[in-house]
Amino acid sequence: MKVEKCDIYAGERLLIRQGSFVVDSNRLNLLIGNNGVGKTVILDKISNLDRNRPAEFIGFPDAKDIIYQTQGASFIDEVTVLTTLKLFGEMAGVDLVNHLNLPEIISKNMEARFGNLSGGERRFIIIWASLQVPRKLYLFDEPFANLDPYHVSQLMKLFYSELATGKTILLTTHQFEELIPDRTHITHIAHQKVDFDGTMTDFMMHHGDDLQNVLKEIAS
Ligand SMILES: Nc1ncnc2c1ncn2[C@@H]1O[C@H](COP(=O)(O)OP(=O)(O)OP(=O)(O)O)[C@@H](O)[C@H]1O
Repeated sequence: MKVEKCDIYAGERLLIRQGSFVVDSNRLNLLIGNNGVGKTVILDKISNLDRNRPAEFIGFPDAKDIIYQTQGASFIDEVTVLTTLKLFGEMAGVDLVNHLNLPEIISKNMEARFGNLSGGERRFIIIWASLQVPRKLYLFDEPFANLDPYHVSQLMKLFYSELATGKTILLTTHQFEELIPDRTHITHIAHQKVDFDGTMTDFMMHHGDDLQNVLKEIAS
């Protein structure tokens, strides 16, 4: 899956000039850059929900083969976590309620109404359940937002372990802890262009290993 020399627009506004990048099926793909550079716009176009995926976006699956979790973690507020898992389980074709590795943050909240959970709990459950549904491509917009360090770590481990099952995952994030450089692909956007596209190992070789500071400098 790749984008080749695409001018990427939000409405009439040009966000990225002649952008090229790949989505690497063997690595965790991170789309990074400061607020407003166009990360969500790119996920929207890849998802093709509005039927507006440009021709320069090549090899991406049909919308029906993609799971796209947008920034809010919304679901049906009135139903319990148990029912939420049953509904996702039906989509996944598996019994998620009795899943062997059900994370504690889910199992301890089974009887709670989805709408009464904390923002972090809602986000974690939706992302975990989404990953159990077999699709070709998973898009997550800021999955770590509102999560405490323990659950960031849990989710990060989950993403890397799901890669091993052949899933392709692309996420936007401002969170750089616990990444595994050799197993991570970075697409960095700054100044209306794709500033870097390659493995995190290469990124660190070119720029240094303090990602947060390097990105601050590049963007300024
Ligand atoms: N339909 C649209 N028409 C015009 N401008 C838009 C449209 N959709 C998004 N934008 C603008 O495009 C820019 C990029 O938005 P986007 O949500 O992709 O940023 P982002 O990189 O995901 O930022 P963040 O890290 O804050 O989530 C923003 O300035 C936004 O206001």
